[in-house]
Amino acid sequence: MKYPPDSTPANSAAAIFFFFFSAVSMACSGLLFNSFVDNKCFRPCHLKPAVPYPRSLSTSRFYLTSSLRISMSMEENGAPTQGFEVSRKKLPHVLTVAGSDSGAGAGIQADLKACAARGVYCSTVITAVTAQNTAGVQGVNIVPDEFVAQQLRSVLSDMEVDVVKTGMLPSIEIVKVLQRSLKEFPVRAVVVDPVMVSTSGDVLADPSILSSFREELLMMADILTPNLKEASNLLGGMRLETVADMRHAAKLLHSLGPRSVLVKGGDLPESFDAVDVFFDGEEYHELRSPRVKTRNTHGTGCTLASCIAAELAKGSSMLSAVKVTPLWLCMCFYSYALAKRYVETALEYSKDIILGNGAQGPFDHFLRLKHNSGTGVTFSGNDLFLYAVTDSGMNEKWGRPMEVAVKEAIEGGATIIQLREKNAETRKFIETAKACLKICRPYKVPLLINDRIDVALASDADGVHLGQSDTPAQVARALLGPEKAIGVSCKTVEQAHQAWVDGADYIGCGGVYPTSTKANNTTVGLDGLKTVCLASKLPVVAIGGINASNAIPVLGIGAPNLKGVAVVSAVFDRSSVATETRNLHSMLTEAVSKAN
Ligand SMILES: Nc1ncnc2c1ncn2[C@@H]1O[C@H](COP(=O)(O)OP(=O)(O)OP(=O)(O)O)[C@@H](O)[C@H]1O
Ligand SMILES: Cc1ncc(CO)c(N)n1
Ligand SMILES: [Mg+2]
Repeated sequence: MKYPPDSTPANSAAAIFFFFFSAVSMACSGLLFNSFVDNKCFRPCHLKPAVPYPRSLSTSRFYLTSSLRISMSMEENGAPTQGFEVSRKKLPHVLTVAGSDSGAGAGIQADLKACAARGVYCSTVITAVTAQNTAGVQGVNIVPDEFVAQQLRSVLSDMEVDVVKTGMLPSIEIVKVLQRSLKEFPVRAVVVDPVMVSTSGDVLADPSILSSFREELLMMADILTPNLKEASNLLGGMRLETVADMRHAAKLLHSLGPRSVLVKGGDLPESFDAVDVFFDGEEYHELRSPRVKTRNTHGTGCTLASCIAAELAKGSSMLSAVKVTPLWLCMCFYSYALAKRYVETALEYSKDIILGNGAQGPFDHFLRLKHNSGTGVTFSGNDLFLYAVTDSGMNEKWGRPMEVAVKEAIEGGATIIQLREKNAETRKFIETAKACLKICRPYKVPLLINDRIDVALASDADGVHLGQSDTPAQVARALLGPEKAIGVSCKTVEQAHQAWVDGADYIGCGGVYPTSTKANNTTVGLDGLKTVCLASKLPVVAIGGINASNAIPVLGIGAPNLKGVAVVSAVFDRSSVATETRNLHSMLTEAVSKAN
């Protein structure tokens, strides 16, 4: 086994590129998909910035702004989108040429979901329509080859495809049509999944197609991804029962023309692990993952191939530059490694889903969108009411562990906690965050991490708070996904607007009063706070030098989206955190009820 492969600088560069890109794109995954679903929510969000923000609206707004941002920067026909100043950025694009699965676990439907889940645009040329469910394939209707040709022309002549992925190609004519189309409209990479037999054992391409696959299809492939039965069929019925057999098959298949071969071992009998063999013409790589015990494996092959295509599409700007071995093959391998990890995670996440009565069910491609909804606390603007920002220096001074300080603050009435650790070592910071989360969760009080997205991700905290010189909120959103809360410190109307555009959930505005907690922090005063609040479409928390003696005028500025005050020393630089927080909480509550 050789994973990861030798770490040459080129390999490492490709690895870093792919892992970073896929982290960002995973998080973007639902944007396009969900923006259509949630469309109706957008208008109210824009028009009523001052009402409390139900999470569903703020999430929808995130989808809208993000997908608009993406589509505003899409290049189509070279024409800018109506009336907008756009930066010209191309969306990675996979075209799948495959069959439809009415049960939507495999085929075109799996390809669309896999690409969306990986943050890549997917267009579709349909070669056949199957009547299919969890029990098997009940019928196949092949699309006439001229019409497949027409679909190919429509997409390839217009939409700048990066990578073509093929699935079910049920006739020799369709293979020929594809070959001609790719000659006329070359793409950067071709992923060939030589679909012939479904895992249920149903035939999806007549055996008479084999010669056409061997002679025409295989040489188009940058990566060929047969399962065991398909590899065996392509090699004249060769027995494939062990990993050694798979290695042998990969080598023989490589000699038929594809630039790399991945023999998938999902159906390998008696294997504890799910093991695949990748061969690049010189070296073998075996990737093993624990075999997930589930009936829901329908469509793993289509999904894997689409994910590989999606990862290659993301790196497409590099492709023409690196289409020489070994870096090119390295990109294929890393794309596959990411794809395998995704399939494994999706299978694990979906293992208990029950859909259909047959032997093989579909799995859920959008696990990431739901992943955190069970455990985390969902942020709402009202959580900003009494926002406690920790300070380990003050804890040290009073001899208090962080967990104790946080618990006392919550018991006193703090409605949200921000862990602010400017000097902690990363590992210690993560440990502290995890310990504090254990305290916050039972109270359903969100815990945010100051500055550090990595710490928020590692600890599964409820979000981050970012300053103007930290990671941009737009990047943080892409990395953290739609469920986590993001706050941004803003002093100006422009910054507040940008935070909204970038997909933040709230802004922190200040310093309202001079403060000793933050060096060189300019004071915006109550007037500055009011200006920013009135311009902000997001809920606002006021911060900076606020304590029991000056908090009431802050809430009284007359901005309905000012949701609360943030405090540091007013509660943590005191002998009893609980008592100070409780006093502040009752003062604020009283002031608000008087104002209403
Ligand atoms: N139970 C499982 N647990 C983990 N990984 C699996 C499992 N089953 C398949 N895989 C992985 O999924 C990928 C697809 O392999 P598989 O051999 O199932 O393809 P396939 O037969 O073409 O799929 P399908 O026909 O269902 O679309 C491979 O990387 C394989 O290792
Ligand atoms: C349409 C279609 N393509 C591919 C497969 C392979 O899983 C399937 N079952 N159905
Ligand atoms: Mg299979």
